[in-house]
Amino acid sequence: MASTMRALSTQSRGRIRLSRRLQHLVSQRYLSTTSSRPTAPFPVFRDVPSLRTLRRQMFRDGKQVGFVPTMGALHDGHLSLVREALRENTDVFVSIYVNPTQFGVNEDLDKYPKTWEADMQKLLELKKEFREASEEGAVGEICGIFAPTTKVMYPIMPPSSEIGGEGSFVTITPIGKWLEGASRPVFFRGVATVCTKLFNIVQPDRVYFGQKDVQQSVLIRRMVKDFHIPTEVRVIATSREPDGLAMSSRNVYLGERRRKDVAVLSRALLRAQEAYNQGELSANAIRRAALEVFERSLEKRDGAYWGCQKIEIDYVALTRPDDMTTIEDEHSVNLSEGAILSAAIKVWPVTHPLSEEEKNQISVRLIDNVILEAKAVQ
Ligand SMILES: Nc1ncnc2c1ncn2[C@@H]1O[C@H](COP(=O)(O)OP(=O)(O)OP(=O)(O)O)[C@@H](O)[C@H]1O
Ligand SMILES: CC(C)(CO)[C@@H](O)C(=O)[O-]
Ligand code: BAL
Repeated sequence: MASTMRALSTQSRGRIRLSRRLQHLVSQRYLSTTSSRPTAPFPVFRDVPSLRTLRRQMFRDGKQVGFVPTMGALHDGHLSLVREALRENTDVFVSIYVNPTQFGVNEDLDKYPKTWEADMQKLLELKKEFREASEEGAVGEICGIFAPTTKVMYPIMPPSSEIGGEGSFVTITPIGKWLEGASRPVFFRGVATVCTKLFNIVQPDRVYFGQKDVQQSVLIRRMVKDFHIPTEVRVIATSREPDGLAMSSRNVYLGERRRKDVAVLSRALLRAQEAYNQGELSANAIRRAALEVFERSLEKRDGAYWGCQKIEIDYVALTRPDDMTTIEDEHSVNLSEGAILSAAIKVWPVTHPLSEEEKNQISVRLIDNVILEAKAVQ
């Protein structure tokens, strides 16, 4: 108490100024009520100045810095991004931060899986894998985990998830309004905003994103170009489960029975890709090839598809690869540019729950896509 009193504010030109010591105490208290300090086999950065100090030294030492932004709950898809970053850089930062502004008010922010210990274990194993490979000339090191608090990421205004919410936001339109953006109206505003902040803090030479979230990667490329952000955007192929389902942190919400039905999503996209590879160029026919897989695999009732639960198709969209504009059904894919076929489904809770887990299920939104590769035109 006495030391707190000694640290109390001093008057300066009629305004109250907190002494440095008190500012420190206040911020420690704020941090300790918002998060505990995680332990990890890597340096963990919870705020900006400590990371900046290291980054400045790296500039002086001529390091090549890669950066993998994530929301944690790491799986092999994330690890493939980190692996690629380790191959191409001397030092790699991974961020683990569940960014509130990209979740709509009724989305799963509070339920989003948090698996810090398991995440650290997976990164540690990857580090060992790399150390063993280093005899063959592999390069990188995981030099730090950036795991900021929300107060660090949003220092001035509390983060808003409201559509018209106030705050400092980055919006990338029109691309951020389509497809995922149509169903999740604040999603891309949140992603662009948090990635701008993260890129400003880490100042990476290269950033790594997954093909699974294809629209996100196209939007980030555009943002980097438009704002002259000095980094290279690398996009890494989608990692899949043995039955084809794209790995995703949210797959854990599915439970056993729903999990069996949802491989239909990748099957449908891969069937359409096969049709394209066999020479089909009509947009309508390519999309139909995917939709027919849903029709064949699942019973159709009430305008939606049902397995042990209702599956609603949000979109099956054929788009141009560079700007994700739609290739309308009456048009064809331009062979010299190729296309992206992407889809989103909403998987409802099972209709007749058989366990506690099934009684507590929430709807799960899954996305996936395939690339229809450009081909040399004679
Ligand atoms: N299966 C995957 N293959 C390759 N990259 C992936 C895969 N899944 C996610 N990523 C990439 O990892 C990065 C971090 O994604 P994120 O932490 O949101 O994981 P996620 O599995 O996509 O989670 P969610 O289920 O919330 O969508 C993003 O660039 C994302 O595209
Ligand atoms: C890029 C990202 C980490 C921003 O929060 C997130 O959208 C994600 O995990 O794909
Ligand atoms: N994988 C992108 C982050 C999200 O869906 O919220």
